[in-house]
Amino acid sequence: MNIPIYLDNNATTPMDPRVLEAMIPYFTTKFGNAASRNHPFGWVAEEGVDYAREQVAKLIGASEKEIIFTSGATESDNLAIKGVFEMYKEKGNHIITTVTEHKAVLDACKHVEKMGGRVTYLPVKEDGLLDLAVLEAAMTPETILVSVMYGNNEIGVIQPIKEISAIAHKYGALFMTDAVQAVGKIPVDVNRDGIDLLALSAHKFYGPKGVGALYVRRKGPRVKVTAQMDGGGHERGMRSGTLNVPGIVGLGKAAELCGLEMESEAKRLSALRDKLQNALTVLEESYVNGNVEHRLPHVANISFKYVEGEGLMMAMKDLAVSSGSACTSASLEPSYVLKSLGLSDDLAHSSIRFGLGRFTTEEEVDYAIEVTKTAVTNLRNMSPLWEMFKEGIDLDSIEWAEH
Ligand SMILES: Cc1ncc(COP(=O)(O)O)c(C=O)c1O
Ligand code: FES
Repeated sequence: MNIPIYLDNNATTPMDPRVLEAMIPYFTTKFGNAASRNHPFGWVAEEGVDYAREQVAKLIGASEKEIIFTSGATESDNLAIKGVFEMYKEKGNHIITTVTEHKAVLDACKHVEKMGGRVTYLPVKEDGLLDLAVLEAAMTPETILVSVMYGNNEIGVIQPIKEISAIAHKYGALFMTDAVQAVGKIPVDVNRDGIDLLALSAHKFYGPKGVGALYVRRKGPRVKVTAQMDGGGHERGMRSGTLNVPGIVGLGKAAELCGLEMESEAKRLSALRDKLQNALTVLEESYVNGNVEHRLPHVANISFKYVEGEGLMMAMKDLAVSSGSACTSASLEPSYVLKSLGLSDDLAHSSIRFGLGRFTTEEEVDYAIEVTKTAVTNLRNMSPLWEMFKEGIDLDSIEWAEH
């Protein structure tokens, strides 16, 4: 089997060799438990963790005391949402989020509902952006938390985080953001953006899998979350469990590298992404999903109308990409994100997410353009719907027979 070209960097990224190099000693010689206070093995591990805490904090403009290490963003999202609900439920029981959030947020919110909370799932506009007036209208005196993602994992749309946090604060609520796809790709600053809690994950920015962090604000206001993992009282009592020292060191190194390289990398990737997008939207009846101005630099999600989804994925086997179709998702549903923008099931099926990354080359992008163009053109040549469309028949007005 040919190894396909990897253009699925929103799902995960390959680890940077420099990150691996930083981690290795913490598996072998520096193997201590960071909580062992009475011998140098523990101190050395703790030093590694402390340094990583600074590196992560620096990337998001936080102080190191505000970083809680976790097993990844799914845990961070759960800790933030359930933890805030439990901590502040005397104050109010209402949480606001959006329909395009990651399942880690949506399902944590469903859990809160089972615990007696009330959650409002706001719609988004056709371009994927949240309407600020709609948010403001949903705020109530009982609202304790607004949770809106920074950049969307499927379409890359960047929400107006500063404006959203200002509205949350105006009504006395905390603001949390799942910034998994944004951190390390675009400048994120918890103070500039008014963020009280933020989830991030190492494997989305060239670090190891299974490690992440939750930023929890300490000043103005001091935010608290109820621990979801009880035990030895690690991480200021908010997340017990022996720290994954090599993973945390890797997370720190990955954060540092992104801080150094993000600006030039964002320019390089957005130029490559635009090249890909421009070449593919030359094809008739192809549409870019989501707002193209407020978008992560490395993502393009494109729908090809009158192309059958399964066929498209089959014909693109040389590219590792994601699609909006049911067969590439664990839930067996077409993308709820694309559907919430108003796309039909059919169009969601024939949508492809291209996610470029640090190791993507121009040659790979050129190849991806060729493969996709050929696949779309060939499938359309075989498609009776395409033929009808070309003959000028209005397909939306046809009433298809039910079987
Ligand atoms: C927006 C978003 N939130 C949360 C997650 C979950 O992160 P993790 O894989 O670290 O649990 C992902 C990754 O799929 C994501 O894209
Ligand atoms: S493309 Fe596989 S279910 Fe639609």
